[in-house]
Amino acid sequence: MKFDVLNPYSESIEATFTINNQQLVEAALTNANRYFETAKRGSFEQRAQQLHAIATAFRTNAKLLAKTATQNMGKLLQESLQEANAAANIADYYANNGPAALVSKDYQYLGTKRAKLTYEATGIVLAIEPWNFPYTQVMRVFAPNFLLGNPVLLKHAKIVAGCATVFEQTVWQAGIEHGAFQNLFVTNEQVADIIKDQRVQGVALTGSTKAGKVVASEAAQAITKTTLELGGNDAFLVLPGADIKQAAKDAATSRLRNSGQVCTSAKRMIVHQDVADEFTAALINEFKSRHMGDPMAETTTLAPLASKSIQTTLQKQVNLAIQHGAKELVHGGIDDSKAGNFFSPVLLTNIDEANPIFDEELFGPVGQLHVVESTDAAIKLANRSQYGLAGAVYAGSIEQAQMIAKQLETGQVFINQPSNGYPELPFGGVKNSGYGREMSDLALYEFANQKMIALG
Ligand SMILES: NC(=O)c1ccc[n+]([C@@H]2O[C@H](COP(=O)([O-])OP(=O)(O)OC[C@H]3O[C@@H](n4cnc5c(N)ncnc54)[C@H](O)[C@@H]3O)[C@@H](O)[C@H]2O)c1
Ligand SMILES: O=CCCC(=O)O
Repeated sequence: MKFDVLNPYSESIEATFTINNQQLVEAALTNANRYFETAKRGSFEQRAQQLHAIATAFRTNAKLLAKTATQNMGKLLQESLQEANAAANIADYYANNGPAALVSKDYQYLGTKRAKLTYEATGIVLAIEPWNFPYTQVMRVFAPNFLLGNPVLLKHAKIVAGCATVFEQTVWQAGIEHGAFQNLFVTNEQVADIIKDQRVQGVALTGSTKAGKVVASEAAQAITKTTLELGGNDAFLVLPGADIKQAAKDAATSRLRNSGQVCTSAKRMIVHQDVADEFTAALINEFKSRHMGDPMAETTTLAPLASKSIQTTLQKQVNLAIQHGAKELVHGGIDDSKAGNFFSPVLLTNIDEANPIFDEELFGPVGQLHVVESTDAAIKLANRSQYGLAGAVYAGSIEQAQMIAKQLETGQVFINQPSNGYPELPFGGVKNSGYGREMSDLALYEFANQKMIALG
């Protein structure tokens, strides 16, 4: 079975790929398991050196990686280049910090007896990844698991099949045993069979809540651990005392980067009435200032969406919101006279709880603006969501912002700055945004065997 990758700007076929047959899938599982057995005799320090080599290979191949991402899913070339380098930084972070985080811990029992807790590999980890950050999403799972000794099999989104191939080539180019990382082009049914295989001991999924529910229940049948990094409807709170111009600039950057296709972007701007006029005017200006065009060109500031179906779904959501009383502060959407999956920014307001899109994730350059009469109302509205991924609080004092951050039902809060992923910081959510943590030391423990050895 073959499938095409379409260029979101030119709409032409970029490349054609073939779904792997069962023999290839079995060969990949066998290779990965062989790597798992040999890695048990290796050390974290040796693999840290290999991770540095992987980081170097990503920097060397940055232009190829970037071009492929832009051709596959449409993001601006400069964003693609940043992402290739960010993937290298994640590999370096685990090379530099992983071995210390995996040092065994001492315990005492029965008074004077000693025991220790060691961190060991558990087996193959299947990474099921989305198209929006085709390299960093994969590296977030691969780097900590590689350090631990867990082989990783990648099942990427079809849209970015080219990126999956270049990622694999780049890892292998660094001289890494092929069993440590292999890309598979497989259907959802094949994924279900892979999850059943007892050699697979972990499944890390980043994607929609819908996919998370299916994959987590498949993994539950095999008693296989999962981490789920799912959707978000992040709130961006703006309160009196904050730098309002900066807040508006950051809100727009957060909402529109990667053409709005970011799980943790500021999707709901919740603004105190005392600063609403100033914030709204500045935000409208920001939304109107983006320039759509060829994502390869330096002058373009808003790229096409990754696929036709994402574009159509988003327009349907905007139309539905308007039918149910939402008002457009910035009018945009699909321009049928233009080729490519373009969608000009839309800023919506007057969205009440009865509106069907009130708590839907809008995965594209569409913002929601809510004006509230108090800080408590802002917190309450922020928490009225099925999601709990990240959020931002802009306030006059750090103490006030921290008090608000403590009350937000999310896995991450950023104070006076837009949300972002950093290798050093834990990344993940609560509620329907999933569970488990990527990045930081925490990612190292997700699929580790935390083995207790009683020394007597
Ligand atoms: N929390 C995070 O870290 C994070 C990061 C990026 C994207 N996301 C979320 O991802 C979504 C957008 O990405 P998407 O459209 O690619 O999501 P998606 O759920 O459609 O697909 C994600 C991945 O899961 C696979 N998949 C989907 N259903 C599956 C099934 N039944 N069995 C096996 N595999 C399956 C897809 O092929 C793809 O590889 C948004 O909701 C976004 O918020 C979350
Ligand atoms: O889409 C999710 C990833 C966001 C990020 O890496 O900043």
